[in-house]
Amino acid sequence: MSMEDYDYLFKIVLIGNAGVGKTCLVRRFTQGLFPPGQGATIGVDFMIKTVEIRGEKVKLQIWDTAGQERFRSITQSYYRSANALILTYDITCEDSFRCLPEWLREIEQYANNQVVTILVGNKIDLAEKREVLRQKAEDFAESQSMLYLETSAKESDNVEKLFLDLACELIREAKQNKLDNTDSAPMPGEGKAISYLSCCSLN
Ligand SMILES: Nc1nc2c(ncn2[C@@H]2O[C@H](COP(=O)(O)OP(=O)(O)OP(=O)(O)O)[C@@H](O)[C@H]2O)c(=O)[nH]1
Repeated sequence: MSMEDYDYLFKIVLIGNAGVGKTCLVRRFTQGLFPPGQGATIGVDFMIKTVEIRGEKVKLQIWDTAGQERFRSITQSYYRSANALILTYDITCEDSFRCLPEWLREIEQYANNQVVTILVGNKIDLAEKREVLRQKAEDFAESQSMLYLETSAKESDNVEKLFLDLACELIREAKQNKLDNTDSAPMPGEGKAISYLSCCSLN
């Protein structure tokens, strides 16, 4: 496949506290593995995966940012051109949930206002250690017009679904945008803000 051989190109950026499992989610999706002894991300990491959705090739550029505070000024610069943000917390760590309003302020400040944001509660394989009730997280996501999904990078639960549903939604937006702007066709992914997924349900 040549470099240009795709119908859509979307940029997805993962953000959230250190240690919530961003790198593991990306590795699981792009490489199908759960890396042992994963070190903290330094700055930003980048991976690509091309998927096919209903006969169309979709190239996903996935940016995995460091959660540690000291990298914040580097990671912020990656928000602006993101088509989608995956805001991740750890369901076994109340603190990572409590920090979400802080992350939302970052998004408001640095991301483009049409970005699609999904809240992800990771590590559901550790059900006995859960500190954040699903209902509480769902309510919070709804109050902020975010989608919500719970995952396990370790057990590969909902990881494929997370990225494919996002890709589906971004395609839907891009198509809608093209219909709305027949004169000046926008770049794929420069769609309008949305409040729910219509082509692939997240439930
Ligand atoms: N049980 C369980 N552990 C997980 C899961 N995902 C990640 N972990 C563990 O959580 C720790 C942190 O994972 P990372 O993927 O490095 O976290 P991160 O969010 O990328 O961290 P930073 O790079 O510092 O921002 C590692 O020890 C992983 O093995 C999961 O789904 N289940």
